[in-house]
Amino acid sequence: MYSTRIPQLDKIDACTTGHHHERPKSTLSSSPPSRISSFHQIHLCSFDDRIIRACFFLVINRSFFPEEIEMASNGNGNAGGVTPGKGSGGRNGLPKIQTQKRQGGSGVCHDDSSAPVNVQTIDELHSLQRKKSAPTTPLDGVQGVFANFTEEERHKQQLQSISASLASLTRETGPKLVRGDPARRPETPRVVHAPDHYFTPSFAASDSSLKFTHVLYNLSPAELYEQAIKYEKGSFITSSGALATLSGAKTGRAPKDKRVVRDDVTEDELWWGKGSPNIEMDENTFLVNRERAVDYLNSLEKVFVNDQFLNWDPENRIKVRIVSARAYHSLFMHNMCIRPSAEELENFGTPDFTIYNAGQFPCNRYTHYMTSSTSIDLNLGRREMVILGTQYAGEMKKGLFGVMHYLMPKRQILSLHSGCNMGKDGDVALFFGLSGTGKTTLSTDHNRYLIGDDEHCWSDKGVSNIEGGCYAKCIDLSREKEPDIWNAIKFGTVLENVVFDEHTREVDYLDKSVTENTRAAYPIEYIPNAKIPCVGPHPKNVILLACDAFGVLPPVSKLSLAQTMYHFISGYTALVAGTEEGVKEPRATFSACFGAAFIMLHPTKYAAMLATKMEKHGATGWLVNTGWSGGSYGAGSRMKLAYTRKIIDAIHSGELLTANYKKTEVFGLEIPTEVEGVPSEILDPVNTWSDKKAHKETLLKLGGLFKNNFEVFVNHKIGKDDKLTQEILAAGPNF
Ligand SMILES: Nc1ncnc2c1ncn2[C@@H]1O[C@H](COP(=O)(O)OP(=O)(O)OP(=O)(O)O)[C@@H](O)[C@H]1O
Ligand SMILES: O=C([O-])CC(=O)C(=O)O
Ligand SMILES: [Ca+2]
Ligand SMILES: [Mn+2]
Repeated sequence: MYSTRIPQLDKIDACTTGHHHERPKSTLSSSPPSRISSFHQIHLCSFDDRIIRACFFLVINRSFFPEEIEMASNGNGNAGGVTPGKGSGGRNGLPKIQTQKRQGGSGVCHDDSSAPVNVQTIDELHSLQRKKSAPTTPLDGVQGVFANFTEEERHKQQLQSISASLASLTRETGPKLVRGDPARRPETPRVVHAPDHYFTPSFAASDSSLKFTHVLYNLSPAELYEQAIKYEKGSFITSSGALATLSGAKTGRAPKDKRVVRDDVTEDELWWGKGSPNIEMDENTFLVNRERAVDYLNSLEKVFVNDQFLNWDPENRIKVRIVSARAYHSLFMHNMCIRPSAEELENFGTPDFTIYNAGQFPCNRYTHYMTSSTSIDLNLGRREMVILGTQYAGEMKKGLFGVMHYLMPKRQILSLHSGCNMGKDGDVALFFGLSGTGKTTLSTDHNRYLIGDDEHCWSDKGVSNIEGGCYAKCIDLSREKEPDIWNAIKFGTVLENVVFDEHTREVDYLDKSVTENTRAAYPIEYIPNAKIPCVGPHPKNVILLACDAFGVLPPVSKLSLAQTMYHFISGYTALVAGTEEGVKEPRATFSACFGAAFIMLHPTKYAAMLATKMEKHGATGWLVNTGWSGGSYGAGSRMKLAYTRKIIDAIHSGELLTANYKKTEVFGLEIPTEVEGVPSEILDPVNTWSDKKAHKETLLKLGGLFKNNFEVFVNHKIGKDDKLTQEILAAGPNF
C-alpha cells in the first residue's frame, strides 16, 4: 500500500533536479522539508498551470507525509530505488532515500499520470468539491404528502413550518426565514412567510419583522463541527476526533428551575406537591417565557433546527423539533434523538413536540414564579418546552423524557429511566438506577447487544429505546475498563466540559477542573454491538442499581416482586459529593422510580405498571450495589467494576437463579453465597467491615432513612390489588 507513493517521490526529485535545485542530488534531506521550502519549489516549477498543480500535489505529499515515506522505505527495501538509511524512526533521523534521476528529462516537470481538473476558475474547482446531498434532493417515487412537490416547494414548506414554530404569539406572523449559513449567502434572500393562517398581510410593524433569520436545518455532524469551531468559543477537536464543548455556567441539570404548566387537565393528571418534580407555573407565565425565548432566537442571525424522532417503536414514535442557538445543542440532539432518513425527513410534516432552547439568554426574574435566572418550562397542552438560562444540553434530553413519561402511560406503555441490553439468545435485561449508578456502563457490555443506555418504553410488544444515542459519564474513563465507550469518543461525538492538552488535544479524563459531570454524547451505532432498530422482547431480568456509599447493601441480592416494587418506588442511591468541600458523609438520595426528576404522574402509577408487566412476563428483580464495599465512603472503596460485571454476567447467564442464598438482617435481602469470579467474602458486606459495630449502626441508619422516605407512600394503593400493596409495605427494612 505504501509503496504506491514511491514513484511520486521519484518524480519529485526528477522535478527538482530538473530545475537545478541546490539540493543534494537524489536524496531527501534528513529533516522533513518545511512548508515554506515546498512553496519555493512550486514557484520554480511554474511553467504552466497544470504543472503547478501536479508539482504542488507531489510536494505536499512529500512534506506532509514524512512518516509514510519512511514506512515505504522500511516496508519495501530497495524497490523503486528506495533504500532505507540509518537512524530511521525519529523525526530528526528520517532515512536517506535514494531516488533515480529521470532519464531523458527535458527540464520540464511533466506529470502524465492524472488528468487535469476540468475547471476554469478556483470557484469552479471549489464547486466540484461538494455534491448535492440526499436530504435536499427529491427522491424518485417517494410516497407521501410532499411527494409531488419540487425541491423548492418542499424547502418552502419546511421554512413555513419552522416560521410557524418560531412565530411570536403577539405579532402573529412568523419570522422571515431563509435556509442555509448566512456566511455562505451574501445576496438578499427571498422572503418566506409563515403559512397563510398565520400570515396577516401587513406593513413591517417592528424592526424584527424586517430582518431575516437563517435556518440551519438538520445539519450533518461535519457541518455542525464547522459551525461550532468557527462561532462557539470553547469548541475544539480532540485527538480522537470528538468535538469538545463547554456547556457554560451550568454543568448539570437544574431540577429546581423546572416548571410545568398547571391547567385544568394537568391539574388532575400530574403528580403535584411534596416530593413531586413538577413545580407549577401558569399558562400566561409560560407564554411570557416562550415569547422571551422566541424573540431571542429571532434576534439571532441564524438558528439551528433539528427535526427528529423519539422511540424506536414505530407505532409510538414521536416527532420532535428542537430550535436552538448553538451548533453544540444541534449536534447533541442529532446524536441523542433518532435520526430520520432522507425520506422520513421529507415527509416530516408538523412536529408533535417543540423545544425552544434559548439557553444563553436568562429568564426575567421579575416574571412570576421565577426564582433564578434559569427556567425550564414544560407546557403539555401546547406540546412545547422553553429553556432559558442554562446551556446544559442534558435539559433537552431529559425534558423530552418527561414528555414521554406523560404521553406513553396514556397508551398503557411504561416509560423507564433504565439502560437495556440483550443477550445472544434474546434475553433482555433492564438496568434501573439514578445518575452515576452504572446504567450506561453496565448496559454497554461487549458480550451483549445494546438496546439503549438511559430511556426506554415497555409496551405489549416488548422494549424500545426512546433515544438514538448514549450519554456516558466520562470522569475517570479508561480504555481498559470501558473500551466500547472509549472507542465511541470519535468524530461526531460531543464531549462536554472535559479538559484536554492544548497541543496534542489528548483528553485527560481524570481532570475535574470544569466539572465532575463530564459527558460524551454519541450516536448509539458508535457502540459496535448496538442493536438497530433498538427494540427487543420482554425483559427477563430487571436490575436495580444503587451506588451505596454507606457500604452496607450487598453487591447483589435476588428480589421478590414486592421487594422489587419497594426498591423501585424508593429509588435509592448515595453518591458522595466529592467536589464539595468538607462533605465526607455519604448523602442518601431517594428518587421514586429511579427518576423522580423526570416522571410526571404519581410514582405508584409507574410501579403498578411495572409490577403487572414483570408478573405477566416472569421477569426476576435484582438489587446490585455498584457503590462501596469494606466500609462507608472514606473507609471502604468502590466496588470493583470487574466484580460488578461478573455479577451481572451471572444474572444474565441464569447462574444466580439456581445459586444458594441466605437472608440478610434489617433489609431481609436474599444474597448468594457464591458468584463465579467474585471473592465470596465480599458478597455479605458484614464480612468486609473490620468494625462490626460500625457496620450494624450504619445498616440501621440506612434502614431508618428508607423507612422515613417511604412514609409518603404508605397510604397509596399500588394498582387495583390490595394484597400487593400490603406486600410491598412489608418488603422494606424490618427492625
Ligand atoms: N462497580 C461499578 N459499577 C458501575 N459503575 C462503576 C463501578 N465503579 C465505578 N463505576 C463508574 O461509575 C460511573 C457510572 O456512570 P454511568 O454513566 O454508567 O451512570 P448512569 O447510571 O448511566 O447515569 P446517568 O443517568 O446520569 O447517565 C462510571 O463512571 C463508571 O466507570
Ligand atoms: O440528564 C442528565 O443530565 C444526566 C442523566 O442522565 C441523569 O441525570 O439521569
Ligand atoms: Ca447514562
Ligand atoms: Mn439518566
